[in-house]
Amino acid sequence: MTPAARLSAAIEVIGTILAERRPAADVLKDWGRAHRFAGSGDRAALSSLVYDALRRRASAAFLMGETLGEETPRALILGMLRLGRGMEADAIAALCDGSRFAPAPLTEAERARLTDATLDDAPAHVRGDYPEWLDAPLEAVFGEARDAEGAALADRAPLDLRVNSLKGGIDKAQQQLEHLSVTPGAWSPLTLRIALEADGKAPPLTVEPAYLKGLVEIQDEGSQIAAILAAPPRGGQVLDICAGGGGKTLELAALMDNAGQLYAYDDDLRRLAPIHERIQRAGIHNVQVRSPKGRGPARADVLADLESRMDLVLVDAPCTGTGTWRRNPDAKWRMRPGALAERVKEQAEILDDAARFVKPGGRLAYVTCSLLDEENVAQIRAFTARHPAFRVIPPAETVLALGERGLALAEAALMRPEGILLTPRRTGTDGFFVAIMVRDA
Ligand SMILES: C[S@@+](CC[C@H](N)C(=O)[O-])C[C@H]1O[C@@H](n2cnc3c(N)ncnc32)[C@H](O)[C@@H]1O
Repeated sequence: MTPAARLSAAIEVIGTILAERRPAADVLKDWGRAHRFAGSGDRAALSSLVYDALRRRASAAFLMGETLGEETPRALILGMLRLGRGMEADAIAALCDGSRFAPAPLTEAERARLTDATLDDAPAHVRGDYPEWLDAPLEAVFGEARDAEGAALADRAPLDLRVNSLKGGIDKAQQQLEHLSVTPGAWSPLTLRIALEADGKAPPLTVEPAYLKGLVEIQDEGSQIAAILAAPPRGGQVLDICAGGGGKTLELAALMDNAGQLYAYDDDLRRLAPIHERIQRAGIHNVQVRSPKGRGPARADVLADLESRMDLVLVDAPCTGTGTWRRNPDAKWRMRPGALAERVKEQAEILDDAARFVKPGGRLAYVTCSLLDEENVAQIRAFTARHPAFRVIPPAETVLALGERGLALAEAALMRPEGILLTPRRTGTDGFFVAIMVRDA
């Protein structure tokens, strides 16, 4: 496919996403099935055009003089080429020349917008490329900086790896992955970062020997920091109660040096499923997976024997995922206020349940990949009000789990009395909130 034909395909795919309100990944998959002649380079270029346009949906529509919600897919692509890829009007016109498979030539109005329009007078939610209804919640967290925080969330995310210290050190991993131009992370001593290729594609890491042998795992540096700040004690008893596919479980196990006992639970058996294979690959021996049994009120309490016994309980809570918009650019436009209210309710219930496992003097770590106060600081305030035996460990102390780098992290992150907020703009990571509480003895 020519670059111009890829643009036409991207306009078609975005049209379907907007008209049918379907996830971008599904529509791209359907397009691939219907266009078997397209090679892997075409598919990668197409998906990066589509995702880049969705990242900048509000600003691209504004630049082209259209209203969000009624915008055309063509405007999103043209606006994105200007704003996201820095292309001048002439270069865009050269692609849109009306020839076979190419988009129609630019109208005079389009050319004028691409040449003269700016975002200077745009409202914050347009400059920050997020849904208008989230303007007030984001203002409550970031104030005047909410547009800049939003803009950083509209960028592409790098691919971060965590070196599994049970299999080797960062030097060994860096050596084995030298051909991928890996660089050390800024905060975690075990992060390696891979910059994306120009088309936004990440190299196929899962075929690398270092990955297959469990020396590295894919995990955003923000997520890695969260587990480090939770500081699982070596030889201790730890419960990871929202373990999902085990991203943080594997890290906690390595931080515990394969000693003590780590219990991994998730109430969704399907999400938990990959954990078994990942534990094997990582060479971990101190994890006991507790799978849920039964449904609804008949569900067995498979964690009952752990009550009041844990040195640390990690609640990596289900959340709106607003901190991961770089990786899920279409999810941000599909998010609805009802979903926020639902997550807040779930989080409170999980925290209340998690509290019973913490032993006197033990700690409760609460983590979300959300930026919103409702899910973060407000959740912690409400929890400590309901459970006076728990108090927050000051975040300035929590960061010391990272040693000297923790002091720099405290400068970069948004420090609130209840916890620490990492964001792409501040820490170059996905957005993560981490609060650590201790149960009075
Ligand atoms: C943010 S994800 C966990 C990600 C995982 N810890 C990781 O690092 O890869 C949140 C998880 O909470 C689980 N969850 C939701 N409600 C739960 C509950 N009441 N008890 C336990 N897990 C729950 C979800 O199934 C989901 O896997």
